[in-house]
Amino acid sequence: MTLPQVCVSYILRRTDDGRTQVMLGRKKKGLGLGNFVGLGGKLEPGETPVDAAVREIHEESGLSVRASDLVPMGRLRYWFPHRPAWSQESSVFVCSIWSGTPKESDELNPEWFDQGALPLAEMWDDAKQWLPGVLAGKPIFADFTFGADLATVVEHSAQVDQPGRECQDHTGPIRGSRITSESPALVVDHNGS
Ligand SMILES: CNc1ncnc2c1ncn2[C@@H]1O[C@H](COP(=O)(O)OP(=O)(O)OP(=O)(O)O)[C@@H](O)[C@H]1O
Repeated sequence: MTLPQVCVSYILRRTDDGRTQVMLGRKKKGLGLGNFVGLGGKLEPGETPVDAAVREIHEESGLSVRASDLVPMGRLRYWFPHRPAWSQESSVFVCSIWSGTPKESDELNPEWFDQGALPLAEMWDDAKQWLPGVLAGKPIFADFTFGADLATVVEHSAQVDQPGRECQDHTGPIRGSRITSESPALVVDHNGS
């Protein structure tokens, strides 16, 4: 079954005192209203996940990123047997090289959170199982099934940690990007604030 394709990106910065922070925002509309989420959304026709991530980052936060600076960190599939239209497949990226000044959008108001103080209780239920790992540089390929309340994960696949696994979309490899155990997720080098 081909699921609707979405992307999510986690923008990183390093504070002057050496803490790593991630940009999240409370979703103002649509699926996951009120949850803190990364920047992302649906792929438009003909877009690759990377193309969509560049566009969504700009639309939702005002920041500019280069496709080549997005680090692919894996693929998540969300299954909603009680609301099949919500099931989707999400390509996950982190990005520590970006430019611009974050600004509020229709979708969310960007905020910075310390990597060690994520608002996991106010995020989608699955995030606690993979987001800290992804921000620490650990790729994720996993499936999460939500229950009748449409909010609680009732089943998930064992986390598959496969360094070197090619990250593919339905039309082919993402610009040849390859996840390695040395994915530079935390190489923070940006010129924004
Ligand atoms: C179910 N558990 C979940 N856990 C973590 N993150 C989740 C998620 N479910 C959706 N997401 C994220 O939400 C965005 C799509 O949301 P979705 O409402 O489909 O799209 P959105 O309305 O933003 O799309 P447009 O910007 O209009 O294209 C996209 O980043 C996606 O990764």
